[in-house]
Amino acid sequence: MENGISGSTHPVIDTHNDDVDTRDALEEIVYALSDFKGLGTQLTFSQGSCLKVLSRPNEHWWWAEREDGCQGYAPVNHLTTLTRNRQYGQDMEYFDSYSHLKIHHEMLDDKARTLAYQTAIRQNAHLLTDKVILDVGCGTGILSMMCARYGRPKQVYAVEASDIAEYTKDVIHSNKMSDTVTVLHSKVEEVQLEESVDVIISEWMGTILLFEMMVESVLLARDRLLKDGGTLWPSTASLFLVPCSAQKQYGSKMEFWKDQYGFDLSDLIEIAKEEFLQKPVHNHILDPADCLSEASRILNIDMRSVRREDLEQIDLDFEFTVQKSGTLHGFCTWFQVDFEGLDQSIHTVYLNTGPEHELTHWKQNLFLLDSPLSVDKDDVITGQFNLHRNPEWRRHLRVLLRFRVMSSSNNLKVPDREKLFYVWR
Ligand SMILES: N=C(N)NC/C=C/[C@H]1O[C@@H](n2cnc3c(N)ncnc32)[C@H](O)[C@@H]1O
Repeated sequence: MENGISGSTHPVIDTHNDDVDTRDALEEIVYALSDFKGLGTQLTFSQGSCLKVLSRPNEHWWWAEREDGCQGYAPVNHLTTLTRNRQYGQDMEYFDSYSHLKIHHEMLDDKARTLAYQTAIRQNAHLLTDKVILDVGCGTGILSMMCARYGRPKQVYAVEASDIAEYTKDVIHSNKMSDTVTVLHSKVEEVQLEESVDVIISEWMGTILLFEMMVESVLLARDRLLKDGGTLWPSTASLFLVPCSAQKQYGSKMEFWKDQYGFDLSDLIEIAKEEFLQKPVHNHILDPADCLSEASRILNIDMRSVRREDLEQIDLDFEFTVQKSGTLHGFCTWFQVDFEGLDQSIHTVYLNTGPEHELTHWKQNLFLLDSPLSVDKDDVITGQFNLHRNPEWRRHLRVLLRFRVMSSSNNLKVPDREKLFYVWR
């Protein structure tokens, strides 16, 4: 664990080969997502600067030129082709979705979610005295009000970019908390506070943990507003993966076409795969009996030290030993977030959205294969689960799933399978 993220492999610089694919010769203008200090043949550049990509020797390092003519290797996970105003347009659409009550109703109605935050706040309440707290994306203000009710903080800044913030101001006033809780109707990226904060609390987790990439806003707030040694709640976030059967889901989308009212519609199965299987089922409720192996924690993010650029491309390895013969229809994911105590004497609070825990509004996510396959007890499934942020649609990501199946006597049963999923673009 070098930089707050474990499970990923670090890019190695490839030699700059001149016989690059002519396709790569197309020069492209990209923008730096964050500063990069280059060593040797690497190019140093600052956030927001414009680079011209001259060639793409490999998927991790491109040969680029700065506006002053300097050339060198630039790490791809620091680059985006997205211009600032196109990102602005996507944000407006995103925040508009949160200006309606439906999503807030769903989140408040999720008892496991909201009570995990309440438990973390109450267990640490005595240590919140005189603290300055920042609630990133406060929505209806529930977490900020919990901090103010159970602790005795000096100040809570409740930051909310969507128009719901105007109503949240009334909610804070009606609950007689205006002297402690200040609602700021703003993106956290643009908020100016007269003091740095002791605690950042935020409920930022999306589908597959990272969809919406709201975590990036929390990390920006951390870097800009959190005191040294300050606390982030949640303090860590993990992603879990398990191979599973999903006969009902697969049958309802694929076998469905084989016989409809006595007619054979199986010619439609190919386009059904495109339409129904290219994206994960985001509201799947995984039956533990459908798990073909123990689940594996494939990603662990330490919110204190992870860097934003580490979240551009996260390549994760996995290995599962099949515990019972059955049909492998796909893989399921869920996440866990931990709330570490403000001192060692206080137990960590966990919120796990997996099949062995209380159901949450996130449910689990099912990545269905185009063609299921049979696996036997003691087979070994090895592969990669690669999360790549969409360079254009910055809140979306793609999942590249690769795996192979070896028998217990170590011969190849299923050669490399590979499938790309969209979440959601
Ligand atoms: N857990 C998930 N997926 N979302 C729940 C929470 C999302 C809330 O956080 C707000 N939010 C998201 N990003 C920002 C930001 N950069 N600045 C201020 N407010 C923000 C949204 O408008 C929602 O009200």
